[in-house]
Amino acid sequence: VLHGALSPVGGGTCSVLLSHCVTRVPSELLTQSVLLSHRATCHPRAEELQGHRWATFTREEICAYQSQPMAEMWQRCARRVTEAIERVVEFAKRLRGFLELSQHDQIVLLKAGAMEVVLVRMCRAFDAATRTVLFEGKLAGPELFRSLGCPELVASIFDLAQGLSALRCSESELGLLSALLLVNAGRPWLQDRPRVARLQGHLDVAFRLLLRRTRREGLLARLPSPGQLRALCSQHLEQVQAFRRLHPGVVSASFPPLYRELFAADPADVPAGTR
Ligand SMILES: O=C(O)[C@H]1CC[C@H](C(=O)N2CC[C@](c3ccc(C(F)(C(F)(F)F)C(F)(F)F)cc3)(S(=O)(=O)c3ccc(F)cc3)C2)CC1
Repeated sequence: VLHGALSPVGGGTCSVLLSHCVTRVPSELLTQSVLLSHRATCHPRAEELQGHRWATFTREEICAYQSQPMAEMWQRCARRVTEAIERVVEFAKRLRGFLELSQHDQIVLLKAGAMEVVLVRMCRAFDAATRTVLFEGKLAGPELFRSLGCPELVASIFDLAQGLSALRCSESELGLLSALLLVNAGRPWLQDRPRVARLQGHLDVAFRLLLRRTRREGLLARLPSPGQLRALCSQHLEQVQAFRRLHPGVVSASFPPLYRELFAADPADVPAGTR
């Protein structure tokens, strides 16, 4: 699925026309193109988030979610996280240099980093005052997800969103942070590590110059550590496995193929040659 989503023919990647940027240096050009790609692939868009006062769920609605069967709530959430990941794939395709990497390395980077970008993007639709996140059109607290049966994972997800929203990141900061979560030469299984490292280097310089220009150097020390994000993603994988043991067949029967490929590839799916 990921392979198909990455084929240039498939999704029309717009080459970002950087208009009216006469005095910009290469790293500012890169920052601008990352910001455009981020804005174009986030949901909801920044404009929708600003003015809008989102409603919270009523007690009855929360009870309805809490009494959903576990499999139903998991399917619902898996669908939503898959839609978010598809937008992250589109973001990656618009990142200058990403499509020039080998297909193999593009897939390695997305498999390792897409969920991290989804979790970082989550802070955009998180309300720190009420500790709620936008879910299916209204603001939901952690208790709404009780029927998933993974309270620690949900709590960790909310903690991350809380921490990130306290940093009050700009869209440019979130865009460059997301790009650096994807273009990470430290990921295992990369074929052309030096090539990924070069692209990562350009993004790193652009991020540091942005922070210096905006006097936000202190942000670097306060971002979630790679270890925190990695721990969250492995907690997620553990919970998917736990759910599969409780409900054999549900994941393979009704979860989106992209979700299964990324988080639940069982040995049967792996092509014989690489087993
Ligand atoms: O595309 C965008 O720009 C945004 C990116 C961020 C998106 C977002 O916040 N999300 C996409 C779906 C969201 C999401 C996050 C985590 C998970 C899981 F880990 C598990 F269910 F186990 F928690 C799973 F994967 F195992 F199922 C499923 C779905 S959600 O909004 O449904 C949500 C669910 C649980 C929460 F406790 C908080 C949020 C988060 C919304 C769309």
